[in-house]
Amino acid sequence: MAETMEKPPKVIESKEEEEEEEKSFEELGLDPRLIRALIKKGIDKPTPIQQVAIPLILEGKDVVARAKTGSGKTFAYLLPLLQKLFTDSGSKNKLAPSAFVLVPTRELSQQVYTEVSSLIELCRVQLKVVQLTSSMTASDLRAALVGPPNILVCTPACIPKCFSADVLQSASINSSLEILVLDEADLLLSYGYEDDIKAFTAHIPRRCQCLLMSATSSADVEKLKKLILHNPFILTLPEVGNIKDEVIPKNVQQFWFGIKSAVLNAELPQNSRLHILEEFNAGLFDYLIATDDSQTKEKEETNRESNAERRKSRKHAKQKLDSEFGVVRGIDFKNVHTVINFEMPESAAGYVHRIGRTGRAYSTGASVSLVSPDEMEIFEEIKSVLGNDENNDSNLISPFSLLSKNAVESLRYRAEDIAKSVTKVAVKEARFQDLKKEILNSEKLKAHFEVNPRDLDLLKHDKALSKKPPAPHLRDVPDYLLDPKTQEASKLVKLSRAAMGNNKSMRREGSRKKFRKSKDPLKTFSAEAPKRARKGGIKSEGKDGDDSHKHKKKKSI
Ligand SMILES: Nc1ncnc2c1ncn2[C@@H]1O[C@H](COP(=O)(O)OP(=O)(O)OP(=O)(O)O)[C@@H](O)[C@H]1O
Repeated sequence: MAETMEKPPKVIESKEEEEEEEKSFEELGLDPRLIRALIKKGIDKPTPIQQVAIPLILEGKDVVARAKTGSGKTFAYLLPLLQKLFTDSGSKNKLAPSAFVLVPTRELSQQVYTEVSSLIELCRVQLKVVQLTSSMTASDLRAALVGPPNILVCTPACIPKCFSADVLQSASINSSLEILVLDEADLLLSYGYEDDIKAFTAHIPRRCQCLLMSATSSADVEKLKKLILHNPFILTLPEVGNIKDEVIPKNVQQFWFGIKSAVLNAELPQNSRLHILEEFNAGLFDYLIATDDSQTKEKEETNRESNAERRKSRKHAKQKLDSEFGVVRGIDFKNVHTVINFEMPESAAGYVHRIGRTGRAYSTGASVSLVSPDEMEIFEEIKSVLGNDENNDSNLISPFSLLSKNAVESLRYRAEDIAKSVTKVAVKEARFQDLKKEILNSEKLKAHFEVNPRDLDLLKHDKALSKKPPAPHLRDVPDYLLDPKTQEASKLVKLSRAAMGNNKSMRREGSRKKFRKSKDPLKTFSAEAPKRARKGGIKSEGKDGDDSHKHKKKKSI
């Protein structure tokens, strides 16, 4: 550590880039071998942070460098670090590496290691760099540190492992360590390395030069600065000071896309699901991402049938489907252009239900199934159940020529990046947000119900929790248990039923089953629905489609 006395920090605020007097690498005092290596890499002039940091580091100063992402901080410390090691005369007698570069992630460790190795190779100097990972065994660590190497790159978690494996000792570090770099310092503490770093500070010799590189100025950086550095030079590049300027380079154009979408899943309260459907059908958003919780039921059902039986009669299979139920099944989505099976359904029945959300009534639609190799079996089964009837185009599942292998390949990395961020915690948080939002929405619906009691009626026909009839004493709610609002709502429901002609006597006369089905909002949701007599099957549901929406933009599920 350069100086142990508490003195006010020496702050260098770099001026605006255009006012900056540009210096060359030669003028910064960089070794010609390094300059030649940089030229081979296509780098001929230093970035602003390099211009300020390189001379200070060469002079042996402790430095805190805060510069935005992509500003060249890695070379800002690596170039002077290597140059100092070129002339490190006592390196032969060392028992531990002369330089430690601590980074928050294994990926970053690999990146820094690659960069150092390449510079060493291009400079043709006898320096050795090693990279450690915390998954290495004691013998791996020992083999890596034999020599010892000049530079060690790792996460802070590797250091205590080296101590416990006795491949690094306090005395060896004390006699050898010349330069310590904390790269991406703003992340080191948030990645949980505080204890490792604190434990390590006890072994850092006083003479050791400490460098702290960071893209942001956070409380964590301040903490580390106090822990490791004494009276350092603080380099703050222009525009560093708030999150906006710290992380976003000026040369990045930023855009946003308004893809109107919503999520529908069985976890949402029934009124929220209805609300979402209502908005989708009214064309408020273009994409609906829905889970298919009918899968388990379908699986149970299909397991009961033998494959042979199912294949014997497709008609029979379809009749079976009609008695099934799920969140996706039966809902009358409007104007759906495409159904995308991101994961294949677990049965042919599920497939038919899903793709039945499009092509309703006389409208046309398409379905695209993304079939992974382990879904080929069910895909073949679906094809076999549907039959490859060449006279009936709708039963043919064709290869989708628009989705070429090249098109998929070009999006692979992007998709993988996104997939990485879909962690359990992220999903949990998103669900929580959804629920919270929808509960608020349902609060908004209160006023709507007062004006539209019919909608309240629809809501009352929620998915039945159990087919078992309620115990007789639970059939009616005694008056003393009803709060005034419930009583008021109940009156409204009765009145609206009477107005629609859907009272008890009618139900007794007509088909009870049919009435229930037509009112079941999960099976046929429509904000304006009640008069339509619906039939049970997928085809007949389609014929009932509401043509008044035909002019609307088509959407995807
Ligand atoms: N003087 C230079 N001229 C041109 N390119 C450079 C120069 N210095 C570094 N680069 C290149 O700029 C890119 C960004 O550098 P670097 O990774 O060091 O940025 P950083 O400031 O550490 O960013 P982050 O905070 O995101 O890690 C790298 O590809 C590096 O090779």
